[in-house]
Amino acid sequence: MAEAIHTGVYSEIGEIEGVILHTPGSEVENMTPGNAERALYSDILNLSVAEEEYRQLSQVLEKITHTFQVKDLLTEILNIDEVREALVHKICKRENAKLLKEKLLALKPSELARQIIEGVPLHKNTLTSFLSDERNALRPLHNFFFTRDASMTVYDKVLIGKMATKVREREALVMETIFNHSSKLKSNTVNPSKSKHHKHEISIEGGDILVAREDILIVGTGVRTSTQGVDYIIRQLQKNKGKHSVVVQQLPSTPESFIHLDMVFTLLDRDMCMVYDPIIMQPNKYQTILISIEDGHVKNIEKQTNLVQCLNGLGMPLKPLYCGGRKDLWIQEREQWHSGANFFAVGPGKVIGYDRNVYTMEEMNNNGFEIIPALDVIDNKISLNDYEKYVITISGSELARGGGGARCMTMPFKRKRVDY
Ligand SMILES: NC(=[NH2+])NCCC[C@H](N)C(=O)O
Repeated sequence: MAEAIHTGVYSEIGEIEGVILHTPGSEVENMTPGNAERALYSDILNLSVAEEEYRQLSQVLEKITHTFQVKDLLTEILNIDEVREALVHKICKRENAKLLKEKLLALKPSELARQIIEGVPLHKNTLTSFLSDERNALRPLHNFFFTRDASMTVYDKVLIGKMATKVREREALVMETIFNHSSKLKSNTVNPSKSKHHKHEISIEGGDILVAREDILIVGTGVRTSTQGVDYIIRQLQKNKGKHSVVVQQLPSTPESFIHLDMVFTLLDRDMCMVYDPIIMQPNKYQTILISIEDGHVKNIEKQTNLVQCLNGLGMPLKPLYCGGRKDLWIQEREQWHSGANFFAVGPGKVIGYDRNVYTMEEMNNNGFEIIPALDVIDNKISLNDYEKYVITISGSELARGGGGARCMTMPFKRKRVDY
């Protein structure tokens, strides 16, 4: 058996050494226009198109790094009797489905994994269930292909998400169980659900957490990550010796394309970042706050001009590239809406993003990034080693309707350290 991989992520851009993915299944179609919002989607998706698009992402990543699928990791641990018992028990208890327990436990691990992800149909054997619009005894995990959010590798720990909405809670439980039991990964998990303070007010989702450098963490706060969630993270960092900076960026609550920080800001290279100008650079009411931690104490909390200037002050000078280009606010808005700012770095200056955001791509190209279509990589038409700086472009007309891009769809668990 291959040895377990020790997880560790110390930057957003270090060369990628492992990533967790989830290929979308029937759970992304199992909704109607009327209840798509409850599933946290802005539109309904077509699975066959989404699958094709997703394949571009997964096949590119398979060429570049070690990839694991959630369903495979889950199936593996469901073979362990105690793990299966405990997970099914927790799910059924939390989701008011105790009657399902015996049936689920009788399933073979791969089928159980599938049902945990895709949901379990409601048996219409009572008048109440017959008359109800609800179709599921266990709801499908519509958003699981955004593996970024339910768990996050932050330095030497894996932080378990404390999801802001109930529809995503099971994802975090599954990821915690995977990280605690998989024979393929070795990691220490930290779970904010066990916090002694403000347990109910804490919410933390991975789209808001960016590991900028070994000593700098950037955190977005808004509808998904609460201020109590940020305070929880600060308390964790206070356990370490030395200096650490946490840069907090407030986010608007609407529209839904601003749910996470990674929808308006991502890191691209040692010296470049992608910004959505109106929120990140322009003067506005959403504050940037720097929290300095030293040897276990919060030494200082102060307001900053903006995120880019703050990072500059911390010795991380970054040139901002503009989502949607520099000229037209409407184009910026349109491309941000379709996850134009949401890049996933596979190494410094090597990123993946949606091809549909053409003005953003032009901006990248003007700043030295070669634009490489995913299919050219998959079909071996080009060799990535020939390029210093690139953006691999994937199709994303359906995927983007789910509300996220390449960064949201990837959960890196190991990266090489960056030399600056
Ligand atoms: N890291 C991200 N930006 N993830 C996007 C998640 C989108 C998903 N529909 C949700 O609302 O939860």
